[in-house]
Amino acid sequence: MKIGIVGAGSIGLLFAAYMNGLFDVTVYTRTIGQAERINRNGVRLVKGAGPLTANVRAKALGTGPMDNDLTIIAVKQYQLESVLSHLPAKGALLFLQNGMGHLRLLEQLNVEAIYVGSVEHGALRETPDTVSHNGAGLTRVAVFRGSPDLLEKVASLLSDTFPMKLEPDFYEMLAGKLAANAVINPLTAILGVRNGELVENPRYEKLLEKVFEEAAAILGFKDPQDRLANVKRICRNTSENRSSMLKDLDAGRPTEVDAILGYLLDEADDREMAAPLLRAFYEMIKGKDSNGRESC
Ligand SMILES: NC(=O)C1=CN([C@@H]2O[C@H](COP(=O)(O)OP(=O)(O)OC[C@H]3O[C@@H](n4cnc5c(N)ncnc54)[C@H](OP(=O)(O)O)[C@@H]3O)[C@@H](O)[C@H]2O)C=CC1
Ligand SMILES: CC(C)(CO)C(=O)C(=O)O
Repeated sequence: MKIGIVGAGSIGLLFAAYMNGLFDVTVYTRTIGQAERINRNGVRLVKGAGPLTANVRAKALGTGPMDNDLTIIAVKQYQLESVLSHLPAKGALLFLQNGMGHLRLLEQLNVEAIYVGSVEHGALRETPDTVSHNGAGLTRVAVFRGSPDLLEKVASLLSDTFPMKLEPDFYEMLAGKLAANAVINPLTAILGVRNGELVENPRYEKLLEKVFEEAAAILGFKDPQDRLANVKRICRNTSENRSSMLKDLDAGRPTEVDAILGYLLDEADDREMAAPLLRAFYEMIKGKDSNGRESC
């Protein structure tokens, strides 16, 4: 089965390294230089047992036709618009972005099968061809549109070392991950800590619970205790990881705060709900994001 992966960052390289061998994988990069480097060296995966090299094929996006059974889109939420026009009309698409802001974009796509996923791994691209797997978790996937057949096939072929779990309801699945990112990402980014510290430090844990309460109320969770337990489990599973928001701020890159807290605050506004902690963290992240130069 042919798999395309658009975006050779932390998650794109992680998926490429684990899926290569089981599938015929092509990675689509932003630059020709990165594609040449991957074609020369493969993708180096660094994890507990020592590094492994996967001989993955790479091409720069937009430099030729894409002919894959499944194309996985692993760019940041705010980069999606730059790749949409290059995506094939044939074959299925799987979007792995955090947050829920991208759902309105997916509705406009003229593709038969669209899947969404929620990644509970921690990964960091160390160099253009090397990725560290800092926290092993699970990838949850669900159908957004079309038949689940292909997704079921892919999930069944992936081994226990890189499990993929098919969930029945995409909204419920993404809402669960959104709650996790709404809590873990801004707290770790502002406190400057690893994910694990949020549950290792009792004061941070209390703050995590308060922020979670606001997100859970906006998302209307019927099982908030189970959802909170899941957020804490993600903190423990990715304990050594620095969240993507913390890494983005450190690297001076834009964050996905609009897709995560911005989305929740819009929902809160629509329903006239107060969310003072989420609003405070949103302003703090926006203030650090581009040094607050963006207009309010
Ligand atoms: N990293 C993590 O641990 C986790 C990340 N996620 C989510 O996964 C998604 C991807 O995150 P992550 O991998 O960390 O992000 P990265 O910034 O590491 O990777 C994004 C990649 O997309 C590439 N890209 C951007 N625009 C284009 C384009 N037009 N054409 C081709 N490639 C493009 C970038 O290229 P270039 O480098 O050349 O700019 C970069 O390699 C995000 O939504 C994130 O929230 C979810 C769970 C964990
Ligand atoms: C799973 C987690 C919290 C891993 O850090 C993540 O999604 C992120 O960093 O954006």
